[in-house]
Amino acid sequence: MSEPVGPQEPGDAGGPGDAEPFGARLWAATRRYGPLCAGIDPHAALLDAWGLPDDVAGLERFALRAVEAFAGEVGVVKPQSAFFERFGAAGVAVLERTVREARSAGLLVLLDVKRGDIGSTAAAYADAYLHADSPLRVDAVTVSPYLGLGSLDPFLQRAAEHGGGVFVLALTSNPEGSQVQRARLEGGATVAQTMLDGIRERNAGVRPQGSYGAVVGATLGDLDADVRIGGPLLVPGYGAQGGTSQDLARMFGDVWDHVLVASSRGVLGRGPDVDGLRGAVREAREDLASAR
Ligand SMILES: O=c1ccn([C@@H]2O[C@H](COP(=O)(O)O)[C@@H](O)[C@H]2O)c(=O)[nH]1
Repeated sequence: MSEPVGPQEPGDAGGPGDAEPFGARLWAATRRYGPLCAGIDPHAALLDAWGLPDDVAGLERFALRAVEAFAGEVGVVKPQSAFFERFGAAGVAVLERTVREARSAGLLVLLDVKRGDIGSTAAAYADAYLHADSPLRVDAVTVSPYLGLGSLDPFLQRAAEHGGGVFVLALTSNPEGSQVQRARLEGGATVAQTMLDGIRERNAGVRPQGSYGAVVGATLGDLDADVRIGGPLLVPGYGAQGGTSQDLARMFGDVWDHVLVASSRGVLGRGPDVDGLRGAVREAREDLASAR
């Protein structure tokens, strides 16, 4: 496998082969571009709205147009793996190309894939997404701690070895999540708080922030949790799911520097024109800056 190329120019958001840890690269990217992370979610309805067929060719045109529009406007993109996987191997090939193009354009790629399994299988998933030699190597992934936080150690290890990041689902933006995440363990702490505390321990002492993050939704109303984990917080639910910049300011004011606000449909709905997509990104960026 050929050596991947580095960032396009000094100060670019990142890219393959970066020696710096993910947490530091993300910190630099959000200082430069702000906290907005643009989702790449090729929903069938969005393909239709963009005048594209609901097939692999439509998928590819959609994803590459999104990369073109977002490069230089945001520091991070978040492709949603499910929308690529639904086209089988050809869809995954489009995902690989999308990731490659995005990273070559200086974007950090956070793949929303929500993986998790017993340790030995988790290690294979970690290799697939975080090993520098993998065709699907990204900068960071989302993972599910439902098999226990310790089951995610192979992801954390690969991330540490290859400059990657890992975002653990803690308090998700969907209403059903509270059934598990707000449940209380023997000592009285919620499941979510236990995950957040475990992530904080694993980030201890790393500045400006660790490479291990948590997913905490913008739609939760009251957080009722200590989200000071010394690492990044991926915050979905802004825009299409109803979370507002005021909600974000109220919930994350103390940890704003660590926040990465994801928006997919809220931005993508303004395509297919590159100018329309960039306009949506700029509006969201200003909205977030004004609410801070
Ligand atoms: O708690 C979570 C975790 C992940 N997501 C994902 O984020 C995007 C949100 O899309 P919008 O169009 O901005 O609503 C999507 O890929 C989800 O799978 C989430 O929403 N909540």
